[in-house]
Amino acid sequence: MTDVIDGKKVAEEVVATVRQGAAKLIAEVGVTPGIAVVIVGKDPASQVYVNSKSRKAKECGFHSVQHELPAETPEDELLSLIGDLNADPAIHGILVQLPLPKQIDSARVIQAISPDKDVDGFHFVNVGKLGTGEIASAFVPCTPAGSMLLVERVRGRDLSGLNAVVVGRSNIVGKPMANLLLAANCTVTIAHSRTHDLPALCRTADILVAAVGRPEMIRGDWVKPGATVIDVGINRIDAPERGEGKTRLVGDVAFDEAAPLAGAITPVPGGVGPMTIAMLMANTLVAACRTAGVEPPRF
Ligand SMILES: NC(=O)C1=CN([C@@H]2O[C@H](COP(=O)(O)OP(=O)(O)OC[C@H]3O[C@@H](n4cnc5c(N)ncnc54)[C@H](OP(=O)(O)O)[C@@H]3O)[C@@H](O)[C@H]2O)C=CC1
Ligand SMILES: Nc1nc(=O)c2c([nH]1)NC[C@@H]1CN(c3ccc(C(=O)N[C@@H](CCC(=O)O)C(=O)O)cc3)C=[N+]21
Repeated sequence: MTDVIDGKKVAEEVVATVRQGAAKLIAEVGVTPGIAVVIVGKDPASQVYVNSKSRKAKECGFHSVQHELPAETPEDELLSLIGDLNADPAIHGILVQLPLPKQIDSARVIQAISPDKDVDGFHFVNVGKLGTGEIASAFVPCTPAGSMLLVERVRGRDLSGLNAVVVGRSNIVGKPMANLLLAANCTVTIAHSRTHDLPALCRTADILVAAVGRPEMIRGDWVKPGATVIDVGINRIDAPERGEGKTRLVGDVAFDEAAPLAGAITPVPGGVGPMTIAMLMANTLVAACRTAGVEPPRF
């Protein structure tokens, strides 16, 4: 039987550990983990994620602030807010929701966040640490970190001898995911839009990670029997069968085709998405523990 990996349940376990860790930090050293989420503009999908991040932060017992700036906010103003948050001792983690409006250079904004508060793991310092194997002191991007926890649930922590294929090479998902799989001793291939014969490459994968942003692009017959399939894609598509104007979420994998072949597979929704938010909470707790000189829990 195919194992449909319950990301919501694993995420709840992570959040429970975070909540306990936060309570201990508050009780023992009087430090409350603090997170600031910044959103520029009113993209409805972004707003949903940002609200659920703030809700989870409260659930973890964190101090949580949300900054909603108008879409036309100039870059200097955002940089100045980041400067204030960097200097604020009550804030341990800063997340600036991406993408940003076009007048703002996101690379500049990301590099302006203090690496010690970069709970998204996008700053060069954290990217460099992940790339050189200094994972214990890095912040690892939340989506790949959460995806790895799901892989570990199925395959264990040491993935020696397994072939991994990551489809997608973004800085946010594909590249850090490939680095984590490499650190766990997989033989890793990163595929992208210029890759030749993607179906054949995918069929070599014991662990197949889809982070493309194309609804149901990865078909059933691309999946090696028994493979672990991690579907990172979140695509909202029209669902006229549910009524006029209705939509639904699908991944980058054609779930119904792939599930019978896969050994284990993540659904969308309820797979990687909830893990991303849980790992953001985990990274924020770790940030707070580091500033307080307390050993953080292991995830
Ligand atoms: N679950 C979660 O928490 C999160 C989900 N996501 C979702 O994950 C998906 C990927 O996100 P992200 O990495 O930011 O996306 P990007 O658009 O930044 O990257 C997409 C990657 O897919 C590759 N690609 C595009 N088309 C093809 C194709 N036909 N064949 C092979 N490769 C292709 C691109 O290749 P090239 O580089 O050559 O252009 C690129 O490397 C999206 O659906 C996004 O919504 C993202 C973040 C968090
Ligand atoms: N700086 C930054 N960091 C991010 O981590 C970041 C970002 N910007 N921009 C946007 C993407 C996307 N992302 C998601 C998080 C949770 C779900 C999630 O919880 N999804 C639910 C469904 C939610 C729904 O119904 O819409 C699920 O898959 O079950 C999805 C997507 C984080 N991102």
